[in-house]
Amino acid sequence: MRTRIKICGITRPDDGVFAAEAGADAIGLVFHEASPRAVSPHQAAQIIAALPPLVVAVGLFLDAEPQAVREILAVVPLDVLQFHGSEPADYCTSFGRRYMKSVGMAGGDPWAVAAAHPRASALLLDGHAPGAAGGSGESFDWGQALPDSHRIIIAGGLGPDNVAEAVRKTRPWGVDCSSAVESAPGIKDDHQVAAFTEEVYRVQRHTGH
Ligand SMILES: O=C(O)c1ccccc1NCC(=O)[C@H](O)[C@H](O)COP(=O)(O)O
Repeated sequence: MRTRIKICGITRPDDGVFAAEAGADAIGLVFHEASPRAVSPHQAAQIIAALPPLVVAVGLFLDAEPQAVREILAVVPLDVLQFHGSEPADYCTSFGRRYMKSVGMAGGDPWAVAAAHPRASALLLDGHAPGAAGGSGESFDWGQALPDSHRIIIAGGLGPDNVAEAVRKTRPWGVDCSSAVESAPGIKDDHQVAAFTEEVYRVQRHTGH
């Protein structure tokens, strides 16, 4: 099985295209206004329009009002939604899109989140505290047991220097990174993005995962 790659917190069309051409399967667009990586619906639509086909656009939300999510979906062709707050399953499924539920592993319980979200397409395990914003650059203990009921995406503090270790220890379905491949919040560094994707493909060649 191949480890899927998501590069999160894209704010510029060129960064999205670069990530895709470097081998990312998905890019993340943050719609949490307080984030330094927040994009407007117009920006997000421009980023998606520039992407090559077969690359997934993921929209990130943190306890957003349902109407705000619907207004964004009306103008931004997001493929998948990623929820970072305490959104219940009924809320997450109400938008008629596939979704991923984030788990803040600094105190959060991935087993409880898995049980509460049986229809989530994946769980994204992130290093931050439950309810806190992502993109914190904090990782968690990759040695701990993880639920096997869902596809698992490892996030939080991943970069070119440590993603191989995270993949070897957790054998995830996917990996996600943001702040370690930036030159400034929201500004992706091409060299770091390429180093990250190359490292994931390298560990795959060595381990088959
Ligand atoms: O990036 C943000 O600022 C953000 C704000 C609110 C909710 C989620 C947010 N980001 C999520 C991500 O970028 C990733 O899914 C994940 O947290 C990895 O981030 P990092 O630790 O920086 O690699």
